[in-house]
Amino acid sequence: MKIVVLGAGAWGTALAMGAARQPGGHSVALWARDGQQVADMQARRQNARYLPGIDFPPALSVSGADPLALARSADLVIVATPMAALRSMLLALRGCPAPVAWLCKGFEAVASADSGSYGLLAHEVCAQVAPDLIAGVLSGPSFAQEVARGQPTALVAASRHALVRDALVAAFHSPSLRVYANDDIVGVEVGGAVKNVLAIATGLCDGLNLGLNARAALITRGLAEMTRLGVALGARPDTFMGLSGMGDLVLTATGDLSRNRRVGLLLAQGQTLQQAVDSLGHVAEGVYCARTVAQRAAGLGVDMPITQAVVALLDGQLASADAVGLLMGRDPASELR
Ligand SMILES: NC(=O)c1ccc[n+]([C@@H]2O[C@H](COP(=O)([O-])OP(=O)(O)OC[C@H]3O[C@@H](n4cnc5c(N)ncnc54)[C@H](O)[C@@H]3O)[C@@H](O)[C@H]2O)c1
Ligand SMILES: O=P(O)(O)OC[C@H](O)CO
Repeated sequence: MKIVVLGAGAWGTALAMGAARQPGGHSVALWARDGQQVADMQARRQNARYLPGIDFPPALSVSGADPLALARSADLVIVATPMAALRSMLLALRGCPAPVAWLCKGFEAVASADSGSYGLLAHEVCAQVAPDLIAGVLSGPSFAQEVARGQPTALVAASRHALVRDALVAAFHSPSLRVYANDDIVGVEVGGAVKNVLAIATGLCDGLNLGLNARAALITRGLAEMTRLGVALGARPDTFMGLSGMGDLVLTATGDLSRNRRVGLLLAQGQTLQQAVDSLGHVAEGVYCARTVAQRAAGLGVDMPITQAVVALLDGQLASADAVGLLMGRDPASELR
């Protein structure tokens, strides 16, 4: 297969390397918008900024050419930018005949004056700006560094189109990377977005040394609120028991490689949000989508107390030390509702 990966951050680069190592012999073009980064990656055969020390396989080429021109000759196009750049990337890909899949996990962060809507999931953005694309998402519990090193990982390819699911499996399924298929794109995207917000909460919890009981409670009740939102948006409940729901929540909420979890840990140390974000050097999607998760939930009448506490914390309306009191002080409730 000819695979084009648009975006050379940590995750796009790791997946491009994984596909280029396939014994079947895919040819993979990794695109970056920054000409200097393109030249650097071509010279070093590494992505020194995002995955230093890991060599590119021979079947991986680096390009700064026009994305649509690259995409037109591909069998599969991967959009590997953060959520904030998805809309512009999909606009640029209008008319692309190949299957397209994005990797970003979030809701759009801001009101979009030209679209008249806000807080969209990725497939909703696609329906708005490029409805003719045959598209889907690749998600699941996966730290880029581990995939780049070929460590065992399982992902989920979600789309309403079998063509997209099949292309993602053919491109990435390998002895070190299992790719499962799911047609519930709403559920897969909600899981990938909300787990980032919940990982900020568990990072905060661990940074404040609240204990393992507290962390288990946050993860479990977080899964409940993620599921409530997903079901209200049309997802299947079972999807939240899978890789993109519980799987990614457990990984991100407990793994110190997570940027979102690290934001919570840094806030617990007394850093400001800006200091925490600046020190990462990578995108932490939960910071940008927490408010929109809360807005969409409120619009649907879905109760998401952990998300609301994270929003209050990020907005500076709640001190780290007071967040636990807010959550523990709520009225008794039934576990299943
Ligand atoms: N890193 C991971 O382990 C991982 C795993 C699964 C999913 N994801 C998701 O994948 C997405 C990308 O994450 P990442 O880790 O690669 O981010 P990153 O911070 O490592 O890199 C982001 C990349 O996107 C590029 N970019 C930003 N805006 C752009 C634009 N307008 N046009 C083109 N390129 C642009 C940046 O230059 C950078 O190369 C996020 O939504 C993240 O949640 C990341
Ligand atoms: O580093 P994070 O918090 O963006 O998480 C990375 C991946 O989404 C984990 O699956």
